[in-house]
Amino acid sequence: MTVKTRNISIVSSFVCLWLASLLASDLETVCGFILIFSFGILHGANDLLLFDKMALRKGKSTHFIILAIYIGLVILVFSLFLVIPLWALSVFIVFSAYHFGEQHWERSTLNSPVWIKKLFFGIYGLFVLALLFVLNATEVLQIVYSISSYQFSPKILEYGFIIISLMFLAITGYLAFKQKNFRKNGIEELLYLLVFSIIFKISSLIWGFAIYFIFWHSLPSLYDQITFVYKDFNTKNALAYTKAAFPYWLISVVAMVAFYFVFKSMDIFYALFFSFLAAVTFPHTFAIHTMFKRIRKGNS
Ligand SMILES: CC1=C(/C=C/C(C)=C/C=C/C(C)=C/C=O)C(C)(C)CCC1
Repeated sequence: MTVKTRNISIVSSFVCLWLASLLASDLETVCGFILIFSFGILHGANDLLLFDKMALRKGKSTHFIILAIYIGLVILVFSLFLVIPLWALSVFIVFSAYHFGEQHWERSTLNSPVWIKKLFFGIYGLFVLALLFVLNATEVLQIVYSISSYQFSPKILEYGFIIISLMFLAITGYLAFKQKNFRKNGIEELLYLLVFSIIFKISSLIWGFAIYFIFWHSLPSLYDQITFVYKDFNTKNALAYTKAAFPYWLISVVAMVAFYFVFKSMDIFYALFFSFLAAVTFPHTFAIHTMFKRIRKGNS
C-alpha cells in the first residue's frame, strides 16, 4: 500500500464507522453489498486483462485459451462448493487470507526467506479474518450453515481465533526480533489492527467485511493493477481500466442480482454469493500473485 492509498483507507474507515453509528443494521448490509458490488467486484473484473498482459505468448489464440481455463476454473470451484462445501470453504478462507496479507504487506521490505514472508502473509490475513469472524460469530455461523448445512458452535470460532492469534504472535515476535524494518512500522500496524477490531465489533458482518474489503484491499489493489497495466495511475488510466473491466463487472453483477430475485431468500443468496466470490477469487489470487512477482522482478 502506498502512503496515499493508506491515508484514503484510514479516513474512509472512520467515515464508515461514523455511518455505522447512524444506520440500522439492515441498511448497513445493503450499503455493504453496494460497496462490494461496485469497487469489490471491479477490482477482480480485469483478471483476464492481467493474464493477457502477463502471458509469455501474445495473440488471439492465447487469449481464448486463458479465457477457457478461467471459465473452467470458476465452474469447477463453484461446483466444489455444491459437492464438498466445507472443504471448499476452508481452502477459500486460506487462499483469501494469503491474498489479503500479500496485498497489505507486499510493499514493505521484509528481508526474510520467501517461505517466511509467505507464511506471514497467510497468518496476517487469517488473523484479520479471524477477528472479523469472532466478533460477528452468530452471523458468520448462519452463513456457513447456508453454504454447508453444518451448524457449528461459536466455540469453534473462539478456539480458531486463539490458535490463529498465537500463530500471529509467534511470527510477528520472530520478525520483530529479527528485523529493524518490521519493528519500525510495528506500532502503526498494531493501530490498524485495533481500528479493524473496532470496525468489526461495531458494524454488522457485511458492513465490517465491506469496509475492510473495499478500503484496505480493493482500492489499493486497483491502484497497483492500474499502475502495472498502464504504467501510471491517473484519471485517464483509471477510466481505461474501468472500461476494460466493464463487461465482466456487468456479467457478475447481473448474475448476482438475478440470483437474489430468482431465489428471494437471503440464505440462498448468501450461499450463492460467497460461492461465486470464492470461484472468482482463486484465479484472482493467482493473477495478483504473478503481478507482484513481475513487479518485484522489474519487468511488466
Ligand atoms: C466474510 C464472510 C466469509 C468470508 C469471506 C471471504 C474470505 C472473502 C474473501 C474475498 C476475497 C479474497 C476476494 C478477492 O479479492 C464467509 C466465511 C464465507 C462467511 C461469513 C462471511
